[in-house]
Amino acid sequence: MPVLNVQGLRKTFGPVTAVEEISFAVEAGEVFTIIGPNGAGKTTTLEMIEGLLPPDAGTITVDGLTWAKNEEEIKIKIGVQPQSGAMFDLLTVEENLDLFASFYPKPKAIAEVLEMINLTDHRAKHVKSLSGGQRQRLAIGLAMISDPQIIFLDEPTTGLDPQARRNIWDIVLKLKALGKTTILTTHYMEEAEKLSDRVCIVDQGRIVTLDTPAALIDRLTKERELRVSFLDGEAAAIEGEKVAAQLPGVTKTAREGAFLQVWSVKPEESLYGLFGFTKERGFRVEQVSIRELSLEDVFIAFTGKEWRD
Ligand SMILES: Nc1ncnc2c1ncn2[C@@H]1O[C@H](COP(=O)(O)OP(=O)(O)OP(=O)(O)O)[C@@H](O)[C@H]1O
Repeated sequence: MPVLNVQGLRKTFGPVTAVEEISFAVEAGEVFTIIGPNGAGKTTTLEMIEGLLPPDAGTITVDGLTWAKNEEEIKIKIGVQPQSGAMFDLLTVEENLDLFASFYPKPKAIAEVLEMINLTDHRAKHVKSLSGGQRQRLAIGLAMISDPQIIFLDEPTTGLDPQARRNIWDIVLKLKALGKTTILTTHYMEEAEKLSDRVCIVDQGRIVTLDTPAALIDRLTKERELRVSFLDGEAAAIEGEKVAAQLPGVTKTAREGAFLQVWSVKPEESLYGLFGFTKERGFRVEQVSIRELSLEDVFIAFTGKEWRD
């Protein structure tokens, strides 16, 4: 049985349809990520699942329970990262955790949470003096204080520098190692790709696609882009382009100076063909790479929109 089952969710605000039709099921232990452009309906979806916003239509079950019948039980099973404003700035990290722990019958040990979020050394610091990344880690700590089965993280890394983002990724991976289920939204493709078991792309209140990151990338196309730069300059690249265009599997070529791009559905074979040519002609190659598709390419293909952070 899925730990979270969402079927036919819909929510309108006056004339605005924030969520048109959203259905998915999440298995225990998964990191499930919702990505989509601004206004796609991600936060509205999460808020309905978290019991903060009543849906206009659709059903939500958490471990088989519903908000209508089992509100108190669901509240123990889920952990929601509080908005920054919900933390007490004048209390220390530890005092905030203590306070939130007092709301639950069987909270997790504070020392354990501090270790998980890597704030043991900062436990006595006031929240107002924490860095952005430390605040976000505390917010995740507050979400896990009830030792919930499912943790909701709505854009936990937005606005953080790359190192601070990686620190948050470490926490998500630790939660996964503990068997917890994480529902994540993010604006960063790299993050979705690294952390998620499955990703759903939401646009205009609907799921446009849902699968593992690898399957999404694979489903999109088998074509890969080869990049070759020639040490012998433009003349070598011009010849290289002519040869590449005739190779089996090659669908397109482009060249700028000594830099050649070749798109191929048989990338390895095309590369051997190109190396055969450079060897025969005695041309030296400066750099060769095969560009893998990223989730960003998938996003653009499915939504027709450019990705922006
Ligand atoms: N309380 C509200 N009243 C009116 N409109 C709302 C309300 N909440 C959300 N909306 C609208 O619903 C749509 C979906 O918003 P939502 O916040 O769910 O999107 P999102 O995918 O989370 O976007 P972002 O990435 O910008 O956070 C938007 O058009 C938004 O303006």
